Amino acid sequence: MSFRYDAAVAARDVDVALEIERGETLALLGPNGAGKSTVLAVAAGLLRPDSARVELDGRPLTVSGAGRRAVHVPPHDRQIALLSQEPLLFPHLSVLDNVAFGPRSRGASRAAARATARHWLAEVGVEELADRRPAQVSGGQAQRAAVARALAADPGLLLLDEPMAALDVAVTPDLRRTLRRVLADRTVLLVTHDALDALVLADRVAVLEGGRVVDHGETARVLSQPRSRFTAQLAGLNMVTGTWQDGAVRTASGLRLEGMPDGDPQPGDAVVAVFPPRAVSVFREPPGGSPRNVLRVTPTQLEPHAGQVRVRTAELSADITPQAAAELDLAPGARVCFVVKAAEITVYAV
Ligand SMILES: Nc1ncnc2c1ncn2[C@@H]1O[C@H](COP(=O)(O)OP(=O)(O)OP(=O)(O)O)[C@@H](O)[C@H]1O
Repeated sequence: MSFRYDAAVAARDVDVALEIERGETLALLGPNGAGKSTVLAVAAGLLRPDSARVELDGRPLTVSGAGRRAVHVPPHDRQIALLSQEPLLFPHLSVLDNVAFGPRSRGASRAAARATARHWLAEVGVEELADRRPAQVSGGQAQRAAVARALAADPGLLLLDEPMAALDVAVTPDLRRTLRRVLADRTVLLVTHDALDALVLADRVAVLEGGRVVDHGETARVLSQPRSRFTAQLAGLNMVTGTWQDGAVRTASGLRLEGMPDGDPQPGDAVVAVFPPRAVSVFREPPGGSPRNVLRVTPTQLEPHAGQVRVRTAELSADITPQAAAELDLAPGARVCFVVKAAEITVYAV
């Protein structure tokens, strides 16, 4: 379903308009206090804004403000599911019955609700835990069960509030991949601090600062050419798109980049190689020795960045020390080599 959101909460100085098309994932990025949770709370029907028009597939969910006939659909009747940082499973129910709870409360028979629950537990890879209590599973498994519970409710819009934030970093890549698969054709609003979540999961990104949208657009553009200070700090990531061939990323211009795949890309898959500017070394000539990823580039701009010099080309950035910049006698327009170790490059399917 498509989602239209335009709401102001005066007491919090949050005034945001967003649109999410059917089947699209929008990531909402922003620093602490930017207003992300406020947007989620209004969307979920947990907070009443002063002035608003919020619609799911044309159905008004929240309408308020001068001259408007007020509408407030209660949270359980919005066709919206919210997945929080914590799984929030009912401790006294089995994992299966936690997931069956949504369909059951919408009138499904016990058998039908359990069948739906089994389906979604299998989809997120924890069907064997169906009979356990939440206290008997790990944090990552409980969060998978919470994803299954959200999907079993068949929501028209799924709200994800930092779904990986409370988990051990060791389990996040796996859950991120699962989310990527199960969210593919859904309408999703994802709140995250993590540029990789946005990169892997979102079609578009909106950046909030001080309660306002300060940047929005396609994920790759917002993350690679950030227009807000927050995204520049958070992201500014280098991203090189291509296809996966012979264990490396092959770009349209014929470049070959070796990196560490996140997941199991197949030959011919569209992929993106991601690496931070600090992982790039800059040379005048290609260095000899061990085979490394060498990109011949022409810097367009040199600028101070967090005590380093950020060397920008049209598409890529490198952070080097001021001494290195001086020794290389770098100047915009002079060709140089960007060199990146394979271990510093992560390759994602896109
Ligand atoms: N319950 C509340 N009552 C009053 N003001 C609040 C409340 N919760 C948040 N605020 C204020 O509203 C503004 C937006 O906060 P919000 O929690 O939506 O930001 P956020 O982007 O979700 O931050 P975080 O990343 O820290 O969760 C902030 O100025 C905050 O201080």
